[in-house]
Amino acid sequence: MYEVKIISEFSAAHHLRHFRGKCENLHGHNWKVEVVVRGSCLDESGMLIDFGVVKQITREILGGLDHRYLNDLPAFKERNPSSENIAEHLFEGLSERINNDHRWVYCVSAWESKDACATYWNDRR
Ligand SMILES: Nc1nc2c(c(=O)[nH]1)N=C([C@H](O)[C@H](O)COP(=O)(O)OP(=O)(O)OP(=O)(O)O)CN2
Ligand SMILES: [Zn+2]
Repeated sequence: MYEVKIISEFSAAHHLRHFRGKCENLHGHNWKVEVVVRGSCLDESGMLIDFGVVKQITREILGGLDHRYLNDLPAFKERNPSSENIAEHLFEGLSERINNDHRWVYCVSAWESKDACATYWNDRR
């Protein structure tokens, strides 16, 4: 098996509903996002997938979150913009564009600060 990982970033504002504490108030984070792709076959250039392709797709999806108020976005109208839900949202968008018969998005982690991170994956594959 092979694994490719890229790291990207975005900045946004949010508040957490149904949460007692400082995070129920409007505030912002500089999220760091890790995307892990796995697979068992390499292409003719010896790559599972070009880092640049994963970075570009990730940047395009993060463009929809960057410098936005996350609670206003359709993706977070019904579910809180927690790091868990952000990771799941990114996982779904990335999987649509990256997965094929030979490779798949294995997990996505959203680091809200240097010491707090949430990861989403599923075992459906
Ligand atoms: N499991 C999760 N817990 C929390 C989330 C989350 O997305 N998933 N989010 C928050 C808030 O967004 C909050 O802004 C960050 O909380 P926290 O790390 O506790 O606060 P600080 O960055 O100020 O860290 P300190 O260690 O307290 O200084 C909360 N929890
Ligand atoms: Zn927060």
